[in-house]
Amino acid sequence: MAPPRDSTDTNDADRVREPIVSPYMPKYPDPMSNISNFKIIESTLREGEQFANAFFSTEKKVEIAKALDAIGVDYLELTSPAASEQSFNDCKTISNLGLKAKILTHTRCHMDDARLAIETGVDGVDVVIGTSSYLREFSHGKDMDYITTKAIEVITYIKDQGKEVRFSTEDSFRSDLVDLLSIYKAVDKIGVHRVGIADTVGCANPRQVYELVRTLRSVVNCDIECHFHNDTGCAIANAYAALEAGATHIDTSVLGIGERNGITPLGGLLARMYAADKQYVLDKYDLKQIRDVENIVASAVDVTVPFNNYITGYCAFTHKAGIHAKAILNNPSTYEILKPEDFGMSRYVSIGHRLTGWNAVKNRIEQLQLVDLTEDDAKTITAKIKELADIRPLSLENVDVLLRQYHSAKQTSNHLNVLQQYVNPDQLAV
Ligand SMILES: CC(=O)SCCNC(=O)CCNC(=O)[C@H](O)C(C)(C)COP(=O)(O)OP(=O)(O)OC[C@H]1O[C@@H](n2cnc3c(N)ncnc32)[C@H](O)[C@@H]1OP(=O)(O)O
Ligand SMILES: O=C(O)CCC(=O)C(=O)O
Ligand SMILES: [Zn+2]
Repeated sequence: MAPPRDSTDTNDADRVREPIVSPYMPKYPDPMSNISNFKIIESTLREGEQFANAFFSTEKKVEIAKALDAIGVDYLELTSPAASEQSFNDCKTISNLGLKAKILTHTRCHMDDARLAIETGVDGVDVVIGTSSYLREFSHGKDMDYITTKAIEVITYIKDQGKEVRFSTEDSFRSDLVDLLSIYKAVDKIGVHRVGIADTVGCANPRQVYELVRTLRSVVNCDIECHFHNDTGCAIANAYAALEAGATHIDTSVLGIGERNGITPLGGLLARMYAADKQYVLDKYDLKQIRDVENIVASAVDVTVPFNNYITGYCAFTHKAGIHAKAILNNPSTYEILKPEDFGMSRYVSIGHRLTGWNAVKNRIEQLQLVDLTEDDAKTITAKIKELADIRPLSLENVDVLLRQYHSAKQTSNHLNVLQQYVNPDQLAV
């Protein structure tokens, strides 16, 4: 989406160097935490296909898979091959692309599904089954003994085929803790590669996530994957809490698309992790590709990128109020935790409105190289901008007309009269 029209790009205005040591790292390092050592399981092509508007052709899936691979995500998770013939073939096609990311498919805890998954040639299988009383009663109707026996059978089979296998409990946060720990212990004992915790209904909060993952971390040796729905707005915070507690893998989708209002968004998670350990994120992921993949997915599912989206929302790097603008122009770190250039984005300072200040206007004067205008001139013009912007906001072009008119009138000492002529922003048309 285009940046706001009344803005000035100030990316070259960074005047103060960043401190070498990041102030955003946790103060006391926790050896169990994986904030600086996590993997992303990108599920746009599985969870994302469960988004209301999603229909991905094979070509679109390939395009999305390649774009995600270019970012450097560790895994791509694909829709179950049991879903349809095309889903089966798409698993095969994407497995054969030779991507750097490992390819997973996602299946029920069922031998028929496991056999189909192996036939597709994927690198691994994410197996899931509901363990809450809701799902045991109203979804599959199986008790914990049956689930445990079936899980062991399915995991053993997939492992015997030389594939990576993960076992996850659906609706983990509404499952009985003893049931959960017992089944995770049982599958860990037979060498499952990862266990998964899923907040299927988006009911968990970061503190609950931290406690469950920490407890699980002390019970199993294998990796721990976490999957968070966003129904109550905690999907990114929960992912972060999970990593702090010792989870190793986080599920994401582009723009967070998925069942209902979706899951942890890839861009939002990367923003959060960049704020926690910038170097790890910069070394591992190509953040400048985020915008491209979001645009591909947004157009494929017929939505626009939200105005306030992490990183790529059209105002994500726009600064407006005069107090902010002055400080940002002196040092962008004053009001930015993310550096726009690290994400291939630009910073804007918006000046054509009544919240503007003379420092921001002076900066525009410098950009336009109106060299003989003084600070007093900047203050006088700022007062005029505020007066006009009380009628309606001005575009950057409107402001520039005012600045240039004032500047040329100053050569003949007529500048104050020029300002008085303007009583309405419409007179500043280009
Ligand atoms: C929380 C999540 O997002 S989990 C992932 C969700 N993903 C999907 O559902 C993939 C797309 N799904 C589909 O294409 C279909 O639902 C299929 C092919 C998987 C199954 O289709 P159908 O056989 O027609 O069954 P239907 O969808 O009506 O019901 C689900 C069946 O799976 C069983 N089931 C549900 N969850 C599980 C599970 N985790 N493990 C084993 N069996 C399960 C149910 O008992 C039910 O079986 P039934 O034939 O005895 O009724
Ligand atoms: O397989 C998993 O861990 C998660 C499945 C899922 O999409 C969910 O429970 O919301
Ligand atoms: Zn889900």
